[in-house]
Amino acid sequence: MSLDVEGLTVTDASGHAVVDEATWSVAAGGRLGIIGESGSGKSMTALAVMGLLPDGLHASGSVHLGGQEILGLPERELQRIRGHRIAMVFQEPLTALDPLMRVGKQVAEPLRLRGVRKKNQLHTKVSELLDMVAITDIDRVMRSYPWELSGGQRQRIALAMALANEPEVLIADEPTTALDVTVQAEILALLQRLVAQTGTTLVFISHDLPVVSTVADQIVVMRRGRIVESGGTQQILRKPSAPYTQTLLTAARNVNRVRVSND
Ligand SMILES: Nc1ncnc2c1ncn2[C@@H]1O[C@H](COP(=O)(O)OP(=O)(O)OP(=O)(O)O)[C@@H](O)[C@H]1O
Repeated sequence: MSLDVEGLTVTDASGHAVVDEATWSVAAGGRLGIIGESGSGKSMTALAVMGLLPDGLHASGSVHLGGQEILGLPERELQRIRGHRIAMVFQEPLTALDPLMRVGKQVAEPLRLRGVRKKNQLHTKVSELLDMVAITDIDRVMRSYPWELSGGQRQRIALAMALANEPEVLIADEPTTALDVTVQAEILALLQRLVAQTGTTLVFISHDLPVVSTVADQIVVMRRGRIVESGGTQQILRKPSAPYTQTLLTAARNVNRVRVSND
């Protein structure tokens, strides 16, 4: 499913544009990365696309999901679209998980809403989802509360819940930022494998250029609410045109974490 954002502007109560005329497109099955420093408008872009902006912020412009305008749809229709057609995972999975509900029941919830009611069917499907996100001790994890799990396991659970509805588009907002480097690499590899397997369109948000460049085939660079550059990942890594992108790239090269392929 394609996602086309055109002239997306998010204004705060004082009329200041925290996202200013953002335009980008990701084709069905494509992987778009949005990069920029803290406060550049990445999360507000994602929340505007989802119809989940905090109170006091207002979006205008256009967001087409598979050709259908979804910006400004009534909440009831948005609820049907969220989860089913477009899902989101966040930096801190605890925000998406209910602290008082065992993991197995939580992962089952979206399935129940889709009409899977039989207990053994739910159990099988939840086990399959946890297996899909490479949870090994499935029975223990199903019986656990979110706080009993590690950060990496929680992010796997959040991913399983997002994927339970087989969304056509997945928006991942800094999904690995809170994790240590080894776990971060595991979750990134998992995310890449899952979107490749399912053909899900991915929008991946991060302040970390090396991370974005491993996941995305196209990159949008944001600064202070505006897009300063966009294009193919390799093209941007080889020949960044905006001074800001050059700064990001130099910083990443200095810690030797960005590789440009020569093909
Ligand atoms: N609830 C809110 N009400 C008004 N303005 C907000 C609100 N939340 C964020 N903002 C403003 O919107 C701007 C963009 O924030 P946003 O969270 O999109 O940035 P970001 O690029 O995702 O940064 P980070 O990586 O720190 O999350 C910021 O200047 C911020 O002050």
